[in-house]
Amino acid sequence: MKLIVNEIFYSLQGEGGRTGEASVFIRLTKCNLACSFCDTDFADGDEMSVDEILEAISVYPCKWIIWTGGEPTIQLRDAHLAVFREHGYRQAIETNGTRRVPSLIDYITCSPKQDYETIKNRIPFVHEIRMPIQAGDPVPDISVFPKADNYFLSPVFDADKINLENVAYCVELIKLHPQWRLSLQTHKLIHIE
Ligand SMILES: C[S@@+](CC[C@H](N)C(=O)[O-])C[C@H]1O[C@@H](n2cnc3c(N)ncnc32)[C@H](O)[C@@H]1O
Ligand SMILES: Nc1nc2[nH]cc(C(=O)O)c2c(=O)[nH]1
Ligand code: SF4
Ligand SMILES: [Mg+2]
Repeated sequence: MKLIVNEIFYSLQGEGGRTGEASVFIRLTKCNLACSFCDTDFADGDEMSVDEILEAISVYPCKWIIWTGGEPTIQLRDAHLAVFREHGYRQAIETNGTRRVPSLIDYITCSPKQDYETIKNRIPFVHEIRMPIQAGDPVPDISVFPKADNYFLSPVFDADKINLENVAYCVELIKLHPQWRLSLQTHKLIHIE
C-alpha cells in the first residue's frame, strides 16, 4: 500500500473552519485539474508505504492529518485511512469535489472548481465549502452545493502573499450574500508553511 508523496510538513491549518489548528500536512502528487491560480507545485513525489509515512509523522505531537495535494482522492483509499485511524489519527481532506471521498475521512473541505451542481451526487455532505474567488467572479449559488456546516469565500492569493483586490472583492460579495463567510490563507499572512 504505497502512496506517492510530494511533501510532509507540520504547520497550522491556514484556511477555513479549522484555521489555527496544528496539523500534519501530507501532500500527495497528481491532480486531475490544472487551475490557473493554483499556488502549489505537487508534481514530484516519492513512493512511501503507509508504515514509512506513519514513522515520518510520529515525530509530531499532533493527531490531526490533513490530506492534500494535488488532488488527494486520486490516490487515497479507505485501506490507507484505516491504518492511520488505528494509530489514533483524525483525518481531514482538501478536495476539489470532482471525485468521491473515502468514507473514513473525519473532516471534508471541498473547494469547488467546476461542475458545481454535480458535486453533491458524489459527496452529499461536507464540513466546509471553500470557494476560491478572484475579483469579477460571480458569487456562486449556494443552493447547488452539498450541505455544509460552513460556506467560505476564499480570495485567491498570489503564491506567497495576499492579494488585497481579491480580498476587497470578497468582502463586498459577502456583505451582499451573508450566507458566505470569509476565509483567508492566514499562513501567507504570517509567513509559515
Ligand atoms: C492546493 S489545493 C489541493 C486540494 C485540492 N486539489 C483542491 O483544490 O481543493 C488546497 C486549497 O488551496 C486552494 N488554493 C490553491 N491555490 C490558491 C490560491 N492561489 N489562492 C487561494 N487559495 C488557493 C484551493 O482552492 C484549495 O482550497
Ligand atoms: N498552512 C497551510 N494550510 C493549508 N491548508 C490547506 C493547504 C493546502 O495546500 O492544501 C495549506 C497549506 O499549504 N498550508
Ligand atoms: S484542483 Fe487543487 S491542486 Fe489541482 S490544480 Fe486546482 S487548486 Fe491546484
Ligand atoms: Mg497550500
